[in-house]
Amino acid sequence: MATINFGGVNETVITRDEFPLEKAQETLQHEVIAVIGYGVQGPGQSLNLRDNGFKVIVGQRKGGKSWEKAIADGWIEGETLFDIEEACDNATIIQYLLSDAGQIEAWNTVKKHLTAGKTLYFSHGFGITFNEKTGIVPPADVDVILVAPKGSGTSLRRLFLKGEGINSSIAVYQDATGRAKEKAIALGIGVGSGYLFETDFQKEVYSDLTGERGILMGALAGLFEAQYNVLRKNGHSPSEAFNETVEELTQSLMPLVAENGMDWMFANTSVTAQRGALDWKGKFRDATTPVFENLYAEVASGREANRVISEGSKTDYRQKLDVELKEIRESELWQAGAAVRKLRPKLN
Ligand SMILES: NC(=O)C1=CN([C@@H]2O[C@H](COP(=O)(O)OP(=O)(O)OC[C@H]3O[C@@H](n4cnc5c(N)ncnc54)[C@H](O)[C@@H]3O)[C@@H](O)[C@H]2O)C=CC1
Ligand SMILES: CC(=O)[C@](C)(O)C(=O)O
Ligand SMILES: [Mg+2]
Ligand SMILES: [Mg+2]
Repeated sequence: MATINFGGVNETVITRDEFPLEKAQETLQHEVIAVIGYGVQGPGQSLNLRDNGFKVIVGQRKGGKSWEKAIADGWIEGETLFDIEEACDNATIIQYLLSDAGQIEAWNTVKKHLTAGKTLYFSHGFGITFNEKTGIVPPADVDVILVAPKGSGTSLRRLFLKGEGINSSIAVYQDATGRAKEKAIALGIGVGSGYLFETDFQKEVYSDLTGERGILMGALAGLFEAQYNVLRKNGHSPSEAFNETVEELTQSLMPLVAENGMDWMFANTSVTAQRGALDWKGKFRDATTPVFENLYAEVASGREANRVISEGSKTDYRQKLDVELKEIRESELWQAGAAVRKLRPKLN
């Protein structure tokens, strides 16, 4: 473990230098890992584990898109691809990667196969933290751990194939064997994480729900719409409004932030931009702080979890989602975006 100074606060992280892949392979040499669920995280984690040389099988509901995708990715029915029940039976480590609502429904099936000494693995603190709502209460004689990649399963796989890696948080909820933490680290390295930082199940779920509803997805999408609409109302063309709202952010400015921080981005823009942006930063911070406070309170109260569970368990959830996503896709803002993307030189 390395102690790293994060802006004045020391934290321990685990990198591939201290815990190389060979050590992870050795730690898990007697384990059979079943990745349950082949949605977004399932493919990323299982394919990375397979390519990293672990014994891994996939458990997924038969029929349907995810099952077909697993076959297309080279998992073989009866050898490395099973229904959920059989995969759990064959496994010593169960990576529970169904949707958070799906985990509630399949829990009784999975629980039956959690015999003494097995490991139950999550990529989100949801099921355990909100167990009064989810009913997910593992037996006392199994290890319960978490490895939560801080990004989409799609990025987890893409970065792995490029030889890079996303960072993940890890946590131990229950240590029945005395080896829970080393298993969590080994799996974190095995699924292709760049480095691992420690948390607990509750902190993971509170921060994750806040982040995705906030800046990472919800707030960002809302701010895009607000600025785009104001520009359009004031007579700007769709291409101008889109370029000044989204395209320049993703193509020019955020890569600079990613590379070298916010001040570096500011340093590489005009005095005109810097002065104005630095003056307006505080206004946006102050205007949105109450919304973020409200968001965190809704998460911590469990009300966001209630909503995820009730909406996510509806049988027509996917159909309704498709309608909502189609509405976004077909809006003027994102149609303008489609046109702009086609005009990017490298895509031609
Ligand atoms: N999507 C992502 O990139 C990330 C997801 N996570 C966490 O990883 C876990 C898995 O998430 P996703 O990959 O997004 O899941 P997902 O929504 O893609 O669903 C995974 C699979 O669950 C199956 N499923 C759903 N309901 C079911 C049911 N009732 N019975 C049997 N199978 C069912 C579906 O067939 C699907 O293939 C969750 O805990 C999530 O919060 C964590 C980080 C990022
Ligand atoms: C990709 C990720 O980490 C999210 C946004 O938290 C999620 O998909 O739940
Ligand atoms: Mg997340
Ligand atoms: Mg999340």
